[in-house]
Amino acid sequence: MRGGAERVCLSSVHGWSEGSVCLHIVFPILQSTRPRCIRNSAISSHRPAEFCLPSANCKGVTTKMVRQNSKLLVVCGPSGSGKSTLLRKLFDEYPDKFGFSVSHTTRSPRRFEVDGQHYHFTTKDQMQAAIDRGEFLEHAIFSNNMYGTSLEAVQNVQKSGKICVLDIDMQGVIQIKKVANLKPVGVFVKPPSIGELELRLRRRNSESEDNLRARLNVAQQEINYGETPGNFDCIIINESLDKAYNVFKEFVLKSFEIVEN
Ligand SMILES: Nc1ncnc2c1ncn2[C@@H]1O[C@H](COP(=O)(O)OP(=O)(O)OP(=O)(O)O)[C@@H](O)[C@H]1O
Repeated sequence: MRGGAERVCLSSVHGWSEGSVCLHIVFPILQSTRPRCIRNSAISSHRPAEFCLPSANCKGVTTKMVRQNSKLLVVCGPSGSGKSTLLRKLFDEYPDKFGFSVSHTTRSPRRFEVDGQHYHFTTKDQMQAAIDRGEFLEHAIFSNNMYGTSLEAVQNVQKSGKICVLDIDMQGVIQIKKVANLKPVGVFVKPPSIGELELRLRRRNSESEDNLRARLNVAQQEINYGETPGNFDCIIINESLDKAYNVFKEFVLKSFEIVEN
């Protein structure tokens, strides 16, 4: 769903254009394949509670507490690992439970894009001033344009009673984790291997060769981050899609105390 030029987002995903390179503001040395959007969060108080999912595919849940009352789900993983695919299935199955926040960008709107719906379109000066005032949970520069997720955008989703879902890259996660009192439930989606990741990206046929290589080049680094104890609450190894989705769904439902219909 996301990642290609002019690809339409599930909601608000940071822009992406062929041949561009994303440099993150906070960690400019690390190249990101593209800024990903965070969606949804709940800034309510989080009562810690032990949570352990007895699944071979879900690792890491015992390494930290999973918070009750959280309404923010952060999903991260290398490009092509299957984040969009898993989230699409989750949104399809629970349309009234989850929502994406609307990101800000300084790039120009495309023909079909509606301000406030696809993105909040803004200027560099305005966005930088808002960042300086601490209004953004995460932000990045991509292809000379700024992208970011504001706290307000996340809160708007939460106010609608939905769990906000953020699909973000490693740099975004690093920023989010620094936000006080914002204790998201974090899921890392891991491909079975780098070789399989490359196959899936090639099959998706959404990237130029340069883009594809850029994504693969950072994949191992992202996996290392994802596997570092304490960085995520759950690691989903996306080998069989059905199995991965079942683990993902079970973990998310339990984490957010969602009762199946
Ligand atoms: N378990 C799976 N087995 C085989 N193919 C899969 C599996 N999961 C996802 N795919 C396919 O792999 C490709 C990449 O998946 P997807 O677009 O969901 O990745 P992504 O992590 O969201 O990537 P990006 O960050 O670039 O948006 C898609 O073509 C998808 O259909």
